[in-house]
Amino acid sequence: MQLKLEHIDFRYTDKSPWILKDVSLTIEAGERVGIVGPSGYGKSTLSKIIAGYMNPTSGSVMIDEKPLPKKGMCPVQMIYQHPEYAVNPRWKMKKILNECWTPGEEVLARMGIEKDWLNRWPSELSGGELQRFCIARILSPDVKFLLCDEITTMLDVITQAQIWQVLLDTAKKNGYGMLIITHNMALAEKVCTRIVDLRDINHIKQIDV
Ligand SMILES: Nc1ncnc2c1ncn2[C@@H]1O[C@H](COP(=O)(O)OP(=O)(O)OP(=O)(O)O)[C@@H](O)[C@H]1O
Repeated sequence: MQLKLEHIDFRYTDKSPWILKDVSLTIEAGERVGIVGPSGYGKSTLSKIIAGYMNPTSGSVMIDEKPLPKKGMCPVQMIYQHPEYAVNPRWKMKKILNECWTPGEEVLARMGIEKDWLNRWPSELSGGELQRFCIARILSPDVKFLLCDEITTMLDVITQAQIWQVLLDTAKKNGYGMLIITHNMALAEKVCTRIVDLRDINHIKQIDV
């Protein structure tokens, strides 16, 4: 399975500067590609386009030569930096967790999710606790590519390591391809099979900005 970005151009409005120009990138199943680059350079914008949350101004995102499906569970799933924006505040955690599939007890235990949290509202959990749910709920065998945008920045080092271990084990078991956005080079070097600097694949020229 292959996720392929071809000649992506993007700007937020007709009058705003180009953020992405002629960006092409291919991620194979089982690969873990780190995307690095300066703050404000377009990493999150690119991941939102790949996940299908925003359309590129031109260019395409294809999975095995086909556009991403518009209905049903998308095989490309994104985990955000800010879990509070990724959950429905009117749903209890149990419903949020089981929306797309039912993670097993083992996953919940390894993610450090306590049973008592399942009956709480999102506002009754810390950012780090909420993030564990956001990760556990998408570790489905139906997912093919996972986009991780600074997903453990809000966690302490021990919890970060615990969560990355679960993610990597599940990615290997299910054959996920991954795109990992991070400013943490030590993390990127540890978990990625390949690191791409966005400046090397984004063909923005001074005249475009
Ligand atoms: N909704 C938006 N409307 C207009 N401009 C935006 C919007 N979101 C982001 N931008 C701009 O697009 C550019 C790229 O932002 P983006 O969040 O993709 O960068 P990033 O590389 O992920 O940054 P960071 O490493 O700081 O998270 C920035 O100049 C930002 O100000």
